[in-house]
Amino acid sequence: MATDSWALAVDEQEAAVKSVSGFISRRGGRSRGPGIIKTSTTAEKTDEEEKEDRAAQSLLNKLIRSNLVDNTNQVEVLQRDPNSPLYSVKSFEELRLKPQLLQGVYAMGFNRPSKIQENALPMMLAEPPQNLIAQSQSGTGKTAAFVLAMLSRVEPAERYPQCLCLSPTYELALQTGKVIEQMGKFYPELKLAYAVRGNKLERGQKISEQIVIGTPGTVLDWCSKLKFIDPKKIKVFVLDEADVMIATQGHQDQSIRIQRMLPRNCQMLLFSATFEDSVWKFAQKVVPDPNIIKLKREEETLDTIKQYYVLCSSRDEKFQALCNLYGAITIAQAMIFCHTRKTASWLAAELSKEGHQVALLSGEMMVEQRAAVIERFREGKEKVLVTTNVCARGIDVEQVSVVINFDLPVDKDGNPDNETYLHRIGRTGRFGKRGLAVNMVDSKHSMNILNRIQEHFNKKIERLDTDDLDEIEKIAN
Ligand SMILES: Nc1ncnc2c1ncn2[C@@H]1O[C@H](COP(=O)(O)OP(=O)(O)OP(=O)(O)O)[C@@H](O)[C@H]1O
Repeated sequence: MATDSWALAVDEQEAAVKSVSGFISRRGGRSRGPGIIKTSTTAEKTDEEEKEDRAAQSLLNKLIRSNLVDNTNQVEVLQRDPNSPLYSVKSFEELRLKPQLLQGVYAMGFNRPSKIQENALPMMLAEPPQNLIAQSQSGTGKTAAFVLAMLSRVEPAERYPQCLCLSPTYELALQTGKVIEQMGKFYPELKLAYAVRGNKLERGQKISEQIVIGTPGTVLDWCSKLKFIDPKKIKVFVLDEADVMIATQGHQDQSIRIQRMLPRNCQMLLFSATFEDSVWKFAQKVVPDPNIIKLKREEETLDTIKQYYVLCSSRDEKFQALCNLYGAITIAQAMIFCHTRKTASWLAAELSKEGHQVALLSGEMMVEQRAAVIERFREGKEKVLVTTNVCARGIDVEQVSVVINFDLPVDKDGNPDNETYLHRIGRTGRFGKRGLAVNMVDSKHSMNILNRIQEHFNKKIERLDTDDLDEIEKIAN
């Protein structure tokens, strides 16, 4: 029975969720139970109204990623001292890491440094220590790079905090802590303290852990009010996920106040996945005399994408058109974008009733639930993923070659959101595989949006008749 298959899909999604590690705090969780259950209050929100949660996106990417993001981008290096020769390494041995650390690196399965690591590590490990601001997209190996830097400088025999790392959230701090623990596991005497809310220590205590990782508020308290840490003894200060950091009220000031307490010769390192102006300004405030490494991002283009639109007169007609197309689009993996959570849930349920196995990614799910859904989709367990734009933003699922805009992307004023359109269906040169985009149009208004998108990119979007089987066959090939 159709409803059974939907229920089954729900059960499967829930089971997948349960299998995801449970170490992440549920404090402040946004979930209202299993992923697809919704309440009317939140379901009415448009995706534009959903708060973009950068920290959640970042965590999601970390949870679902098990390897480096393939990257052919150019690295741009700006050296503080242009007279010193550019130095990059192609192997971890060239870095002359301590043997325990090299063991740690190999135990993690790393064979050679990633592109950002090739350039950043020699700078970070140089004597005297140099400051660094580094930007490269998520998944390119930044965390591993600064963890190696901290572990190289720390003196495990000394029992006081020497390296301090700031993360924007509790969950991200835990993730980075895990990497420190894994990479440093051949230093038995090395200990790590988590300066996060809820980790209560007795007043007057001094901590003996050599590395402290935490969120800005708690770290500030530990350094100033509570004096658990002597900031004057810190040798390496890392500010991770600077772009996420500054998106949170208060974090910027707290980070700057912490930085001001550190000694002048403390090595300052800042990492960010993006480099908009605000991040850059912040970076310059907390990292004096920096070396700078940037990864150039490849441009996305619509050149290799076949774009179509389907003319309908209602939501139900759009659904019907989608069903007609279903066989053609599921030759590959497809993502279907809706404007609201409500539409996304409705569509996933309707497709399911038709007997199609689809996954739903919705903003109401907890981060771990979303990670589980994406992972299943990535593994090809579901071929179709229905989602809203906010929810899918920042998630790269490279194998998707069919995108259906069940609703066209618009900004909060109802104008075409060209950037989102490009981001949804565009391809970088690297993934220059052919792709297919189908836009559902159901009113004069949406036709107008489509025309404006067409004009903006100066690329023709062809009409597709979904009642014509020959035409459908054509697009699938
Ligand atoms: N040299 C390497 N060789 C193989 N795998 C690596 C290497 N460096 C990092 N990785 C792995 O690649 C993945 C991404 O690395 P990492 O988390 O350091 O990226 P990141 O740039 O810090 O991402 P984010 O911006 O999300 O924090 C991780 O699973 C990590 O274990």
